[in-house]
Amino acid sequence: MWFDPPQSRTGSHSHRGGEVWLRSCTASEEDASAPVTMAEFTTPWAPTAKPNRLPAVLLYIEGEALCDANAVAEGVTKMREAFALAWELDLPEWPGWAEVLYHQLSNGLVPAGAPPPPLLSADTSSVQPEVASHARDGRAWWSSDGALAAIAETLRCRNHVVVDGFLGRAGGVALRVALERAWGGGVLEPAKVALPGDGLNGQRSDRTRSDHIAWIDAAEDAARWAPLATLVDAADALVRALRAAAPGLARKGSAMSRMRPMASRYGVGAAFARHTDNHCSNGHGPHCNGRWLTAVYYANDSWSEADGGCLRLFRPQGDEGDEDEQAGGAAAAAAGDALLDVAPLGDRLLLFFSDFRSPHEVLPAAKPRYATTIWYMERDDGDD
Ligand SMILES: O=C(O)CCC(=O)C(=O)O
Ligand SMILES: [Fe+2]
Repeated sequence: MWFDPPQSRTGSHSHRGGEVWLRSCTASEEDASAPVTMAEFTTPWAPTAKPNRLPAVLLYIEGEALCDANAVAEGVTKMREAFALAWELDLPEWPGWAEVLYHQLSNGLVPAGAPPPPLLSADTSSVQPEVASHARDGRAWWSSDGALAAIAETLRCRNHVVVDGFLGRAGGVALRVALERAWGGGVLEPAKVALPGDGLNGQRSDRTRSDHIAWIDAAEDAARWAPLATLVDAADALVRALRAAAPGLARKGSAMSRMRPMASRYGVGAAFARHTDNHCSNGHGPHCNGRWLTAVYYANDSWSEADGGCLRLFRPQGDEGDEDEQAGGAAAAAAGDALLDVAPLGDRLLLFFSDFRSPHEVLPAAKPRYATTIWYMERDDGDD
């Protein structure tokens, strides 16, 4: 064996899923905008993202085997590639994840497929107990001070939060009817995929997304879109109240605006591959599109697990890792990077940060799935 045997590399590190970043929830408000880091490394580099770990250790083992077979130059090249993917492999002390993977892979064991993430269905009490304790049937339950504080804190800690019973059942049903009519009237068109930095322009790519959408100006047909106007007003009110209750959620001094709402329909089998809504780090980067918060409202009655179409949230990815993020989706999913499956339940509003903190995908729908998405933007100058 060309390198030190791994038994000398047993470290005290423990990377166990989300524990590390969730622990940052106890951090003070000032830390809220800091990039997510795993504190056990005291190096200038962020720990290797999960999607890169398995390929890195595989390359390392390949390199080792080549060196053992006297193809040293080739072996060293492989190992360098491995170090480039996971810098920690170049240390005398490997982190725990490398140790485990090394043993599994060198014994011919491929790590088992990751178990599915928890499913957030109607009962949200185990996933977001603070918010669940405020949820009531009733008008705008989310606007009380206590509820706003819980929603803001959950968003800050987890990068996403679910607000069930957002409009009330009647509001959800009315929007569903309007969306179905729009679909029947041919208003929704196949969605296009925009390249980072290319705004709303783009090309159709079924491999990436196969939903139908329309950007709606509710004022253009006020009678038809009254339920949508109700949703937008309520979402604006919630977002404004959250910013007032927890200014640290947004960049200091930034102003808020929003895009026209986007109505969407996922037909049977339609999906949207893993992506982030803004390729951006803390408001910076060549591909920033200004999106700060994504608000998705679901208008689906009688959803059951067999209906599919969950929105799968993944753990935060390295900032400006957009290219990796696009390419690494499948590997990341296989590496157990998924955090939560949010069922697209009727009258549910899901909020998440639009940038690298919330990679997500829409799993294939088994029956038509309707939603409306509103993006809130932040910019550093101007007024609300
Ligand atoms: O409909 C959803 O659940 C989310 C859709 C989405 O990710 C998007 O349109 O960017
Ligand atoms: Fe998205």
